[in-house]
Amino acid sequence: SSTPSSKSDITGSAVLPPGPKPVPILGNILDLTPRELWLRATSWAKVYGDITYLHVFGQPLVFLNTPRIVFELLDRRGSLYSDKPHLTMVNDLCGCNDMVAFTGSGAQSKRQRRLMNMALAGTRIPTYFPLITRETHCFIRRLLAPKPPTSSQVESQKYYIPLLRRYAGQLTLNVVYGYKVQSDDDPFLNLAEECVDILSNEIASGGGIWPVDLIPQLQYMPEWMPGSGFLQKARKWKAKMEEMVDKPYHWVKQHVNLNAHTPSFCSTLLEDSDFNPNNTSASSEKTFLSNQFEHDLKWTANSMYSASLDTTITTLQYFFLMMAKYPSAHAKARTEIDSIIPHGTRLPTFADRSKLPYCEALFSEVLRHNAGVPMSLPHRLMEDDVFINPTTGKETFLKKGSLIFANIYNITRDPQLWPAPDFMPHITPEDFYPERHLLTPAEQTLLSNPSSDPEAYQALKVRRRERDPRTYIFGFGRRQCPGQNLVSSSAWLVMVTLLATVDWSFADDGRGEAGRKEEESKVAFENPIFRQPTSFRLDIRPRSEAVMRLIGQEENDDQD
Ligand code: HEM
Repeated sequence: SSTPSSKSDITGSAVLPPGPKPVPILGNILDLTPRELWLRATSWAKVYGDITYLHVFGQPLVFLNTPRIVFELLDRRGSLYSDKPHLTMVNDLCGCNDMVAFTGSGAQSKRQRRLMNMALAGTRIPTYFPLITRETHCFIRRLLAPKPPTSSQVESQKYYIPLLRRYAGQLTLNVVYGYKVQSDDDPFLNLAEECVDILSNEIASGGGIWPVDLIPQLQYMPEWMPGSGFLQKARKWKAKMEEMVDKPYHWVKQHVNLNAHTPSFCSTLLEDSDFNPNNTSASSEKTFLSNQFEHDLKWTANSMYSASLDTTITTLQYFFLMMAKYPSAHAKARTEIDSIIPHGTRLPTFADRSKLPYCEALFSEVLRHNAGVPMSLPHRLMEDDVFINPTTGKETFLKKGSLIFANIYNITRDPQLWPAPDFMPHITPEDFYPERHLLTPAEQTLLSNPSSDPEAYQALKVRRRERDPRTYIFGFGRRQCPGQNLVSSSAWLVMVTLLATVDWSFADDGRGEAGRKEEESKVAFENPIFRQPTSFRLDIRPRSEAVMRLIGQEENDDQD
């Protein structure tokens, strides 16, 4: 039910954006859901347009639904819209205040972003190509290896999920700490899994707002009082978070001190006197004092590690899902790869990338169809703001302290951004259709010869950027995802190598198509933050003996 902004909402002539009708005191609490909130937010977008307004106990929640409004507010007005909410439960009681995604706007956030840029800027990524390549091959070798004899049929059909977890964790543990994972049961991997699970399934369950966030005095209630269970939980979770921050960091520090380290984000910064004020080239022994630098470094390292896990896993798991659903897209991509790399001769490399346009389109479609963090992460508005709502044309007011969600999911389903091609008018943004990202022959000609029509060339460049899902799925403004360059390379290589070497389909329990359809129908999205499919069973097979030989050739890289 649409409510035009009421009189009491009006500040000067500016009105609050429209949104579903709240009830007294509670506000819109009954409109929210921890499950696939993005679907509900997208149905609101259809009614209210560019921007939707709700409140819960007076806390304003704002959903930005279209590119024009996210760019206007989160990008152009980034100085106002880059803060993070300070929530008593997650920031204070659970000790996550210094995790990058929870750090308020200001000096600390700037220092952290500068450090992350050292490791993750686009220009750094090619230095990781050998590591990414090795990890990709290790992942596929494990995927095709006989499953542990103790595992049941069901477990072994879901075994690719712990392997994906291991791949994603191992890659960033290496980049960030120079740490090599030793087994699926690695202590640092397990710790991260536990913490990410606590963050997304426990702390963020129910939308991430706890009663203590609304009434901070509750944190001082005695622990014998009924209703104080959250305090014990928070204490336990905080201890786990600190363990995850400290343990890998101490490990790398110890190895740097012994000069027994592999170069990594942490070791580079510990050794770099421009960054580490405690490290002078004159000192023979490296001593690292506990100070702001060290504090920033260990929390930033941890933030990169923890933020990379479920995002990467979600993306790759979705890729497995889509290829099981659309085997013809898999076949098409494979034909393209085979035309560049004759089957059985070698594995794909980054040097092949520009010659594989269909694979690139397929990758883009996986990212568009499943923006892994579909409501992005909330920003907090730092001052009252007034702007014109593009839908209503009215001067619109947002109050300082509002929580701002970019509705990425709605953007990825926008028919104007991703229209049906002329020759396939029935295609909608809901369809998984990689071809939508391919250039037409005329566009290809223009791109290879810009001077033939400079104006049209500029327009094409703008259109390509507008229709590139990477423009949206990594968030906006000053808090945009710092890991996007890494994952845009690492996930691409995993996908093309899988396409070239592995066959998979939904497990059919010997029942053929009916069994596969049943397995597919069980897939759901339950995580409140990531659009991560629930685990589904796959039958996974190597493409050929030749593939096994190629994958096996690098056995020495894997020190299991
Ligand atoms: C496909 C994979 C990924 C997706 C879809 C994704 C998406 C996002 C999104 C939507 C945000 C919120 C941005 C905002 O607040 O506007 C974010 C933040 C962040 N991401 Fe990613 N991400 C991915 C992979 C990674 C990786 C691999 C890393 C690290 C290596 C990483 C590190 C971070 C960090 C540290 C933040 C917090 C930034 C801040 O608040 O300043 N992400 N990501």
